[in-house]
Amino acid sequence: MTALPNRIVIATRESRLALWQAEHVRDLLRQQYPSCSVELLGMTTRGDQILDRPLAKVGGKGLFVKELETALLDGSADIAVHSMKDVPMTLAEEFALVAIGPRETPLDAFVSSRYAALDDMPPGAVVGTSSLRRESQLHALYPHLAVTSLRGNLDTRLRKLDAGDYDAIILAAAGLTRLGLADRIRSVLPAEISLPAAGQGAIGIEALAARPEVAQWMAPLNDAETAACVRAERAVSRALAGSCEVPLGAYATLRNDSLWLRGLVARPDGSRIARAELEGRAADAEQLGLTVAERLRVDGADEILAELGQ
Ligand SMILES: NCc1[nH]cc(CCC(=O)O)c1CC(=O)O
Repeated sequence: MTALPNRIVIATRESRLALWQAEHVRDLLRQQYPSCSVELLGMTTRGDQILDRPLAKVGGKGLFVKELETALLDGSADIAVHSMKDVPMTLAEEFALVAIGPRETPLDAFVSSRYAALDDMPPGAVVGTSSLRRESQLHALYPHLAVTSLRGNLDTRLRKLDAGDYDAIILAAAGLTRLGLADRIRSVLPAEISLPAAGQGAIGIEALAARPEVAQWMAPLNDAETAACVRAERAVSRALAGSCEVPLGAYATLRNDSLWLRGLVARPDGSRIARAELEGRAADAEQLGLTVAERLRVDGADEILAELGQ
């Protein structure tokens, strides 16, 4: 049996959302291991520093995890806490995802002081979003709206909205809810309107693969149902070389033991969207993801990805 931990250091980014999530994991670990000292190590990542360009143009998701992984390697931290959405689909072999916590609302949210919903927006109204996935789905269903880029952490994005730079913005409902800002959500976008990103709304814990004791310490924080859904979603994304650079959505839900997985790959301008879905056993999550990816390819994802220069 693995000895109980004496001390756990959590590497985290320093945005308000990242800190909330790391503090949440810290509090759960303190409850789980009352005699253990659990502390945060805050770090700034390149993803937090580069704010003037869309993520897709500066190297994607890896930007948010590299510095945290360095802290794991040099021993200054034992675990790193991430939004699963920001974790690259393939980790270097030194690292492992050791727990995925219960999911908050996985859907996207419509935030505006002028309009209650996308359907209320007049032609030419400006919607801000930082993701090609949201942008392409908006173009497809609301071609009369103007979609423009929006970067920065949650507070920055809300400030830009309040300054009048946009008529509305689209954000993950989970981040707003965690920060106590759920009252800013005017409407939640159903998956049929905006299929979420793989892992959206879930918190993941990463550790060194060479420290299995850390994985055992984290096991009580794992939520098996969320983990199965996120595994299926990430398999879709991985099979299609998914990252922020590709407009790709993947969303799984569980009913009893049955996992329903939906995926899409879109042309950034929304003029073409490949879709696929499948229902199967939760135990086959990875395989379901691979099959949905295969069906997406048949439905046109291959051509879209080729256009994107993948
Ligand atoms: N890419 C940034 C990011 N990473 C995770 C979240 C929200 C929280 C989550 O999905 O768990 C956000 C903000 C957003 O997309 O609005």
